Amino acid sequence: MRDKPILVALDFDNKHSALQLVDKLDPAMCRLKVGKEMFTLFGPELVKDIQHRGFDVFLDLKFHDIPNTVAKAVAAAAELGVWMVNVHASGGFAMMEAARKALLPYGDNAPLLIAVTVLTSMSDDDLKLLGIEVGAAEHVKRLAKLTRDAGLDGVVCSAQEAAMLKDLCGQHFKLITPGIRPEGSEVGDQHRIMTPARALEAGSDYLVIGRPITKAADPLAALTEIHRSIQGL
Ligand SMILES: O=c1ccn([C@@H]2O[C@H](COP(=O)(O)O)[C@@H](O)[C@H]2O)c(=O)[nH]1
Repeated sequence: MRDKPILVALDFDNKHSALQLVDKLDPAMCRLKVGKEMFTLFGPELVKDIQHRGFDVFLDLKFHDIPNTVAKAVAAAAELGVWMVNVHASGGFAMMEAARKALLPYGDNAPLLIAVTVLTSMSDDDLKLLGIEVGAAEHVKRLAKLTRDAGLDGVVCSAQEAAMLKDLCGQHFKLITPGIRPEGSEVGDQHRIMTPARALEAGSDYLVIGRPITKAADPLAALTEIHRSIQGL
């Protein structure tokens, strides 16, 4: 049976507004993602406030540093009891391996450890400007292979790459896909997008959804509608 696939991205500059939304949500329906904005503003206390309300937290801080620093940072995330934590795959094999080893003492209580491949806001042209001469899909493939070889649990990618990565890395390798846009919602700064239902059909395990829910006139109704659209998939 499929695990709860919806991860709501809580990107707010106001803790009260964020917790007002959280209090309307049901932990049986979704998990919550805390990213750079809210963690920088409100720190570990915010994560604890959310956990006390019964939600699993994906700490999306995308660590990218020397291996020793990243290893210490993911261990700190494990101490916080988060459900999932991430690093950037472009930090390299040694960095990802150090992160994985830092979680070994936590055994079954370790968070899932995943790596960001190519941000879903980026296009082939953006990669060219970085001197990367292959397209996004090809670069995602390289970084996903490196992540799998370093022993991590999965990657952040676009749902557009999900089918390819399930073939390449295996069914158990988790695919976490932001850039999810229900039909008719604003694309914003995302580039490689897909609807919730198509993303699950393509092989995504978890859908990261922020603004289509948090900026909706009725966020609970938006989440409920997305939930309905993926029932049975
Ligand atoms: O490649 C990536 C990695 C992370 N994100 C994060 O996901 C959410 C998406 O929010 P939307 O409002 O649904 O666009 C956001 O917190 C990003 O930091 C991503 O979009 N792409």
